[in-house]
Parts: sequence; C-alpha cells; structure tokens
Amino acid sequence: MTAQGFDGVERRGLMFVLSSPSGAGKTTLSRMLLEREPGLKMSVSATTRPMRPGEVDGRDYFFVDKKKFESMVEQGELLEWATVFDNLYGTPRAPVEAALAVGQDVLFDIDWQGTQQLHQKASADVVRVFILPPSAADLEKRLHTRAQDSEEVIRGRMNRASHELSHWAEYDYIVVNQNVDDAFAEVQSILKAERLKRERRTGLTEFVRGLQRQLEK
Ligand SMILES: Nc1nc2c(ncn2[C@@H]2O[C@H](COP(=O)(O)OP(=O)(O)O)[C@@H](O)[C@H]2O)c(=O)[nH]1
Ligand SMILES: Nc1ncnc2c1ncn2[C@@H]1O[C@H](COP(=O)(O)OP(=O)(O)O)[C@@H](O)[C@H]1O
Repeated sequence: MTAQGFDGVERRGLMFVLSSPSGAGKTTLSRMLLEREPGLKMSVSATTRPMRPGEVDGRDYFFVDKKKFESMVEQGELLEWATVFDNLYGTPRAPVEAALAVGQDVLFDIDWQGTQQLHQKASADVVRVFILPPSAADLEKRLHTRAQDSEEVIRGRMNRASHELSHWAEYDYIVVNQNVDDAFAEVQSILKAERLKRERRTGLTEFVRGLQRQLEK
C-alpha cells in the first residue's frame, strides 16, 4: 500500500474521515477536497435511504433496498455499517482496498459509529476530522437552504444533532465550519500534514540513505 508523495518519497495511503451532524458541511467540504486533491478518492457508501433530488446512484451513494443491504452484510462486503436516521449505511470494502492498494488516499463521509469501526480495524491509517457548525441557528438554516428534506426530516436531523455532537472527542481534529473557505483551508492543511507523517512515509529510509550516499561521495 504505497503512494508516491509529491516529493518522490513513497508512503502508505490513508483513510481520511469527515463526520458531523447533518447539515454542518461534510458534503460541501468533501467535494472541495476531491476537486483540489488529485490523490484522493471518495468512498461511495451503500444506503437504504431514498435518493434526494439531484443525487446520482453510484456517485453520491449506491441506493439499495434492505434485502440487498443485508446480503452485503452477510457476504462480508462492507468494511463498516450502521443505522442512521432509521436507514442503513455502509462502506463497500472492495473499492477502498483497491484504492489503498494502488496508493490512493480515501475520503469517507461517515458517522461516528462507522468511524469507530474503521478505527478499530486500521487505527494507524485512519485520520478522523469532526466538523462543527458555528451555531444551532446556522445548522438549521443550512438544512433549510439545502432544500432537500421535508420539515419533518429536518426536525429529526436537528433532534439528533446534539447526540451526534457528543462524539466530538473521539476525533483527531475539530474544524468549525463558519466560513466555508476557511474551513476548507483547515481541512486541506490537516490532509497535507497527515500525508507528511514520518510513520506513513515508507520510502524515507531509502530516500535518506540515497542522500547520505550523495553526501559521502
Ligand atoms: N457508518 C456510516 N455512516 C454513513 C455512511 N454513509 C453516510 N453515513 C452517514 O449517515 C449520515 C446521514 O447521511 P445522509 O443521509 O447523506 O445525510 P447528510 O447528513 O445530509 O449527509 C451522515 O452522518 C453520514 O456521514 C456509511 O457508509 N457508514
Ligand atoms: N460555511 C458554510 N456557510 C454557509 N452555508 C454552508 C457552509 N457550508 C455548507 N453550507 C451549506 O449548508 C448546506 C448543508 O451542507 P452539506 O455539505 O450538505 O452538509 P452535510 O453533508 O454535513 O449534511 C448546503 O446547502 C451547503 O451549501
């Protein structure tokens, strides 16, 4: 599982997780990251929730029925899965393993339950980022401006937000998404710094030996 870093030193791929209460900005920040970070691939989850207007099957989610989801669980096809808002959500295992194997980093938009499961399986390779809204009023406003859910669904999401927030301390980094460009810059800095971590840079020994050989000539 190695990737060529921008500086030519090989490193292991990492799993970059964004979690937040619904409406805090994970999807927005994920899209910005994918546009600007070529070595990053989105993990597309499977879900039993209905498709929203504008969503595309296979791009935003794999929309499946409960029977199909349960068979994926039974066949061991999911790396992690959880129930969120009465629907099932899970990460297909094969695409993640394939991406990491060719040295790509993988971005996950999953909840705290899935993050815990990923971390239990591969703690050294998982980077956990929690996105906070600046206030409850902003969160509610964003859920309304997204205009993709009914009043009832929005109420449900607001009711769950406090519980989801309670998991903030299980994350490595916390970003407050007030101004989206500032929040993006912070998330991007985290990714850049994590890519430079010594433990992930499997090619460093060889690189430094090469430098030493040049110096000792
Ligand atoms: N555990 C887990 N959670 C997921 C997965 N995919 C999405 N989620 C989470 O499910 C929640 C609901 O997602 P969604 O219905 O798209 O609404 P959103 O909150 O507006 O993004 C979010 O907290 C997602 O992070 C997954 O594969 N596994
Ligand atoms: N910093 C921000 N300021 C104002 N609106 C934002 C900001 N970040 C995201 N939004 C908007 O809030 C809504 C919810 O964001 P989204 O990324 O879908 O959240 P999540 O994926 O966490 O549910 C979207 O309409 C998005 O354009």
